[in-house]
Amino acid sequence: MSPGAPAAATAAAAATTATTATGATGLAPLELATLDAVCAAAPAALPSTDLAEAVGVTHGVLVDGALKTLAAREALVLTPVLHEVWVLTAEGTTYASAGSPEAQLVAHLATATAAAAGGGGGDGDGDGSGGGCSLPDVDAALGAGVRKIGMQQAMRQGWVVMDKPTKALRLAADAAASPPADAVAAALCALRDAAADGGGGGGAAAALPDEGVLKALAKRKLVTKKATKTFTVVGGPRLADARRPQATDLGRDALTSGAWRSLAFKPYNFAAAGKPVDGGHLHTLLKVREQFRLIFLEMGFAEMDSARYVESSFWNFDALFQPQQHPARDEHDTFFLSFPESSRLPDEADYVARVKAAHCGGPDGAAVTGGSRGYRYAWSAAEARKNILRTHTTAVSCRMLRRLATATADAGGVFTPAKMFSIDRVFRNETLDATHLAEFHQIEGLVADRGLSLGHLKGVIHTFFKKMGMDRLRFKPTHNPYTEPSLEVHAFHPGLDKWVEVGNSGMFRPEMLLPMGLPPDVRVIAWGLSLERPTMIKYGVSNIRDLFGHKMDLDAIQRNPICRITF
Ligand SMILES: N[C@@H](Cc1ccccc1)C(=O)O
Repeated sequence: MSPGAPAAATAAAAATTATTATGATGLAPLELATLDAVCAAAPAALPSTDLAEAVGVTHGVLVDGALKTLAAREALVLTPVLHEVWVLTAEGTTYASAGSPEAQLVAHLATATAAAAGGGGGDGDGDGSGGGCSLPDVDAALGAGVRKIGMQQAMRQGWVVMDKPTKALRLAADAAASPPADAVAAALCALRDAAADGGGGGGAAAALPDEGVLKALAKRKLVTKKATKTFTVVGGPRLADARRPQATDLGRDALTSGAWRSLAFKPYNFAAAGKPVDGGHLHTLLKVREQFRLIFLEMGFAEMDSARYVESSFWNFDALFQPQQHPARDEHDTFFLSFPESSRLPDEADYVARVKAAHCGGPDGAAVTGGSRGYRYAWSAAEARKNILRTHTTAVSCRMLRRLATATADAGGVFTPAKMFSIDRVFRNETLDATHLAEFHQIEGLVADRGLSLGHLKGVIHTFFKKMGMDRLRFKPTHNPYTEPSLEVHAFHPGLDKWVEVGNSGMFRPEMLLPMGLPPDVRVIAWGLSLERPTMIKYGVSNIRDLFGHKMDLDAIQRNPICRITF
């Protein structure tokens, strides 16, 4: 029976590419041949074993190469049929071709006896008087394994006898007279040939051994039962559509042209596992930023709104009492914007006037702000209006402190202490090298309260850095235009076995705070550090370009673990 005979030839010819090549229909040749065979047999259901034979491939190739996809397209409906079939074990396979051990032993003894007799030997009376073959001789010829099993089986059958005193083996009289048939090998061959025939019993293969024989062979571990799954195959609801290309998307063209009316859509496969999603990897700097953020939050600091990269020179420098001639305000250090080139000064004219007075000092060098005589130069509003990319997040702190002063005034002079932080991007017109980029991130914290001293500043910095595992700190005097005193923070790094600079800090100057309108006895302590430096130390990055920017290795972002920032 071969319902798909014409297609079978095609499929067999295309055997190697049958399961991959696709034509205009989107179907492989094997799938087309399978459809032909199913249609030819319709309405009868076909066992998949018959179908495999019809299209000329093995059952496994048919299932994986055609039946699964056609069933997914609903062109076929497959009903699984579970069977247990007898198959040869490795040992059984050997005996099917070499003969059973007992038959091998009989054959060996027959030849050996004939050779030894040389015409006159062999009394043939079965009384053990003949010479026979010694066990080592048989072992040498057949192997000890085959000899042992063969001896056991052949003696049970009465084909071979052993001469007790000499332990020599020889054929029994009957077996010597007419060699017994090897029923075991015959049964094994029959089973092997039936299996090779696809189990369909289609060809001229020998009849399957009966169950009793198979069980006996199973006891000798020559055959075993194997569970297999075949299918009963019938046409499915989309059999008629199966040869048409399947649309997977309903696009604009199909909708406007009206083609959607006749499209055959591929059914959804809700059981598909789907592509693994790849996303949600935090950049190394963002992981470390999160750790710093947690430290600030644990210490009761509130996050400042720092979402402003473009800042006016006023907030970045002037309000911080940084003189207009300061080298940091040079275009070699700061990025100036060409458009829009400048901003309006704050609408608070009196605040701007006080900032100006702090820079200029009073007439004839008189002190104005808290006894300070300023820098004594002609302060330019135009210079203060110039737009720049902010060079430090202290510009953010500055705006927040002015807001705190305004809130204090609004509250009738009642000042509320504040602890604030920001972690955000800043820009400097640096010469780029392994440790400098033109943009980086700053971490900044401040505390505003009455009665704060340098002791508080050092204390809060100790607490902050201790949370990162840095408890050996040293302070070194330094200069910032907006703080007095100013302290660099150095920490001992056990991994690097040296002191490293980890931050800058200070108490904001009265020339900055008084113009804002903060009560004169309010002190503000503050400190800042870069986000990149601890990140590079933590992740062992020696070139900053490997950490940030277009040369960053994206895979590294996915591989990097979440690390706690401890030194
Ligand atoms: N703005 C300083 C850091 C700092 C912040 C606050 C007080 C003192 C110093 C810097 O850029 O390095």
